[in-house]
Amino acid sequence: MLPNPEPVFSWVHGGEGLVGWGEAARIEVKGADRFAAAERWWSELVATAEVEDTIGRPGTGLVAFASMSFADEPGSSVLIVPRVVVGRRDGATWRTELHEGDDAPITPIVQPVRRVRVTRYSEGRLSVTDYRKAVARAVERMRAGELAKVVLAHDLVAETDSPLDQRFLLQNLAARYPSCWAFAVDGLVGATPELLLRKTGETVESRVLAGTAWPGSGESAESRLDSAKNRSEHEFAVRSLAETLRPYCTELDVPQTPSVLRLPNVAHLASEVSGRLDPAKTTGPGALLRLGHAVHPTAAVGGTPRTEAVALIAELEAMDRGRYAGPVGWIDARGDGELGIALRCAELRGSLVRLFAGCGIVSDSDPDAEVREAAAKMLPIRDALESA
Ligand SMILES: C=C(O[C@H]1C=CC=C(C(=O)O)[C@@H]1O)C(=O)O
Repeated sequence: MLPNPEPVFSWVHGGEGLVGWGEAARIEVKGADRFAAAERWWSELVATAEVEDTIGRPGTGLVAFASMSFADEPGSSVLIVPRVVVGRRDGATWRTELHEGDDAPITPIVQPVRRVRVTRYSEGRLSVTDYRKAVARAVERMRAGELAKVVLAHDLVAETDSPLDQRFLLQNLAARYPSCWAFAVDGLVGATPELLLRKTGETVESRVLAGTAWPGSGESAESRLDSAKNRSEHEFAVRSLAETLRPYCTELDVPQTPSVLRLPNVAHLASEVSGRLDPAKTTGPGALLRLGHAVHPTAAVGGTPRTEAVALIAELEAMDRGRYAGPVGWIDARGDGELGIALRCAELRGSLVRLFAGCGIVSDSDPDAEVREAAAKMLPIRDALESA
């Protein structure tokens, strides 16, 4: 019998990806060592499993879904191997089942999606007023020369009239945001536009986002994004990814100028980075976790310099981000997989939904504008919640 009849894991982009049910194995890890601990666990599990995989593509065979905390402390990260995974990629569809001993095959019980209604919204651990103050303080600290960029976030709590069925959120997010990755891992659900890393054999790709425009003024998204502030926010993010990924690559292609990614709620400056990995440094089932550890957090969610920015986030936000802004996605036994950055998402606990959004702050940021930008970034989850 499945512990949960619902598809509890998801990583879907434009109708392709992976969906999983049930839990065959899980590990929770904490602290600065969390990526290495997850990598050890996954490598041992892969070494002891007997796998029959007649397709042999990324995502076939043994797969784990991963959701890592943003910060070293506090926060818990999780890796879960579902009992059933259904995948679709490049026109091929497959199903993977896990059995322990003489387990009977699993038949997922598909139940209708339960609709919910939001009964109220309330402030999270960092209210909008305090978020505005935190942004103003960060601007002062940057003008004093302490650091160049920091990404500050705040939260919002929604209550629903009955426990939330995560498929309710997922189906809405996947339908409205097909160019994002609709994910669900252990109660963290969202549709992120940002791909931290995709590893396919020796190829690595990343979509770096930073710099945002949202509807409001009459100007085009392109002209609003073409400001010194947005360009510098973006450059810090791209540089942080490139500098930490390059030591693992034999080639790395970083575009000179960003493109514009348009979403229904916002538009972003986007850089599609790609490279070839050095096989000597990226072998084994845990390779993607190793790369994730190296590049996280980029300055799209942390800041520049990284250590100072992470410390300032802890000081000024004074809330636990949990797994928001951490790497989220899946890995397979070959070490391939995809990790996004958990953005435009919410943490679900029964009838409580905790939404998050953050903005890159540089020395010329305007606190009022950042408050509006964070509100625009919460719209995907709010719209999905209110779509009953
Ligand atoms: C931190 C978030 O977005 C990041 C990704 C894209 C654009 C961003 C920005 O322009 O501030 C942020 O760096 C979030 O959505 O919570």
